Amino acid sequence: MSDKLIAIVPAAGTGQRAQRPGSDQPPRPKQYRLLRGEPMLRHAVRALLADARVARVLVAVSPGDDMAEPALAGLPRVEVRPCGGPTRAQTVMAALREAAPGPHDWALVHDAARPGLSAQALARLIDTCLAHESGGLLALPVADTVKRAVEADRDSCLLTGGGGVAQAAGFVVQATLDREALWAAQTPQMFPALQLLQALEKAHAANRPITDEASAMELAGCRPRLVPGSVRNFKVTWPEDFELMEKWL
Ligand SMILES: Nc1ccn([C@@H]2O[C@H](COP(=O)(O)OP(=O)(O)OP(=O)(O)O)[C@@H](O)[C@H]2O)c(=O)n1
Ligand SMILES: C[C@](O)(CO)[C@H](O)COP(=O)(O)O
Repeated sequence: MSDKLIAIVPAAGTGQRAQRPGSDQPPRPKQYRLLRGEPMLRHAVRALLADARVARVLVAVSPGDDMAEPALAGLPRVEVRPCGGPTRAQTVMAALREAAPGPHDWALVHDAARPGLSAQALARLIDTCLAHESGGLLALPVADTVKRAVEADRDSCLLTGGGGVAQAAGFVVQATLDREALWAAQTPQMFPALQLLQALEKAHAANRPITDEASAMELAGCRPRLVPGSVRNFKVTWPEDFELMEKWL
């Protein structure tokens, strides 16, 4: 492959949802919590390095972050950049600018919070995108029945055997969605680097909420290819996810 494949790892989040309510532990960002004795970020970066086609890995952290360098010590082809922004999309945008890609380079964006990426799933994505010369992402067909929720209010009552009992708080079902065509997006997501940067900049300028690279490319008129990911590549998000991920690793 003559054109470079540059991996970008957004690692500037604070992991709010991963904190246990009322926990007396210091709020260390989740990407630095240890799994099998190593920071989650190190697992995620090593997973990318497993494919020799990945030329460099740019890890985008918050300005002033002093945990990334020690967490990644000794790993080859890794550069830490303190260019993290207020949202994931802004972090990725800044990292792409720092990478200064050439016109034919590809970007492979992977969450620091997905340390369970396998070499097989990574190779599947890279092979598919290169073979079709089109962008794509790992994803899984949705397995559960999917509900659209609305906030419960005084009008939404839950009928019990004993009569009507008002459900004062929380959420209620507004509708059940057809899951036939639904896939849950994972990372890595792989796109021509300059096209991705342009798409993210355009979405940002238009104030569109962007939670993954594919959605920016979709807004730009692209149809990213869905490549089967794996259950083990889930995003560590909630307090109980750490224990589960540690078992997989
Ligand atoms: N401003 C941000 C926000 C998120 N991320 C990164 O994007 C990935 C996926 O985001 P998520 O799992 O939502 O992480 P957090 O934003 O840290 O979590 P939370 O939303 O629970 O605070 C993580 O690797 C996270 O570090 C980032 O680089 N910059
Ligand atoms: C990119 C992503 O991991 C795909 O599922 C996800 O969209 C990130 O979203 P988050 O809300 O920032 O965790």
